[in-house]
Amino acid sequence: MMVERCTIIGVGLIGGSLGLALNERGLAGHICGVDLHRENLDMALAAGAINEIAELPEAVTGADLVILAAPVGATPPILRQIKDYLQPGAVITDVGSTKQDVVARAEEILDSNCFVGGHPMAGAETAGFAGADPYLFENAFYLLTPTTRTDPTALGLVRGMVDAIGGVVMEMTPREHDLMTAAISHLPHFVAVATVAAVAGMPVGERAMALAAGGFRDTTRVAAGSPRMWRDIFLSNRKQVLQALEYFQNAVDELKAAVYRKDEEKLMNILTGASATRRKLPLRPKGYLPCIYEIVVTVPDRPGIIAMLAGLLGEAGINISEIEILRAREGYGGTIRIGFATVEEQERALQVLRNKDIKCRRKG
Ligand SMILES: NC(=O)c1ccc[n+]([C@@H]2O[C@H](COP(=O)([O-])OP(=O)(O)OC[C@H]3O[C@@H](n4cnc5c(N)ncnc54)[C@H](O)[C@@H]3O)[C@@H](O)[C@H]2O)c1
Ligand SMILES: O=C(O)C(=O)C[C@]1(C(=O)O)C=C[C@@H](O)C=C1
Repeated sequence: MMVERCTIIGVGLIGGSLGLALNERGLAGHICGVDLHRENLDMALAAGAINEIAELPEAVTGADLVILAAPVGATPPILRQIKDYLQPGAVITDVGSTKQDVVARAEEILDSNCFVGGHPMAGAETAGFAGADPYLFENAFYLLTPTTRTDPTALGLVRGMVDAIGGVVMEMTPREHDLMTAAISHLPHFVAVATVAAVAGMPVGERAMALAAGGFRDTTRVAAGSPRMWRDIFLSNRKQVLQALEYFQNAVDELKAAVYRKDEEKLMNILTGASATRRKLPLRPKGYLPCIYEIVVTVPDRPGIIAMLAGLLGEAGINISEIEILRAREGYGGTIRIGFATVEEQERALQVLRNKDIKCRRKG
């Protein structure tokens, strides 16, 4: 066990997933959950993510570890509420998507060195406990942003927690964090929201959206995320988001000019550059996590097909690391991508499926 008592404030997607991950591995003796929404707390209690429903500020009394998992704008008021109820030596961490503002306010409000800024680089567009998943953090980067003030023992405890739930710790300053997440998370969210708004505002928008294939869906998935969470992120990381948007604006202007001028060469250069960069994006962060060896299987689209594939591979002792339905067309075939941790499993999977006359090929 890592801690006797833990309090999670905000038992939504991330707080709930942490509760499940900690309890499933027996890392906390007792977890208290706090939330504004009773249904989240009831679901979390029923699922075993928390052991008790409690209220602020008493919920933090006696806690060794307090995890703040509400939207970033709610963090300073919560810290002010709990400050005088924390026991000496208690470690406070958060999971917020922005760090400079949050860490500075936390150190100021708590006036201590026990706060460790954290941010798991894993999530989803679903808000609330309903989407919580104990394995959400497995193999995901978990960013920690200690400052010169941070107590090494507090940092060690949070590092240990991340490690124990399968995350990959990466330390950086709050400033580096905000610059990088503005680029890799906040800008994409901004663009997704703007794309949805632009299409919805077109006269053909509604009818066009009914036709959406992968293009619109893939580029806008995150726009379905929690408005409250994203409002707080944009305002908390305002300066870096606006900076990232300058780069975006330049890229849009350049691409637009090439289309406007019918500049074939320029267009090809921009498209070729983006295509090559996007293709280089590792499926898995290299050096930390196993590569995925994939196959693509084409099968009739009918009930039970995935169970059949999983059964054949399972019987042969082959472990599926990832599975994704790429295309499913009623009455036609479906295309399924299956990932394995080793090249041997990939090869054996191809053999097993081909022996059953199932169409499959190596991917990449
Ligand atoms: N969703 C993601 O992909 C993701 C990923 C990494 C980090 N984060 C960060 O994690 C935090 C939580 O996000 P989430 O996705 O779990 O959102 P969520 O909406 O699923 O959960 C947040 C929970 O906090 C509760 N809450 C709000 N104000 C509160 C308060 N004052 N006291 C107690 N509870 C309160 C809400 O009722 C809600 O249940 C945010 O700071 C977000 O930036 C989100
Ligand atoms: O929706 C997802 O898949 C996410 O991982 C969400 C995502 C992201 O932009 O990558 C969104 C905000 C968080 O702070 C971290 C992760």
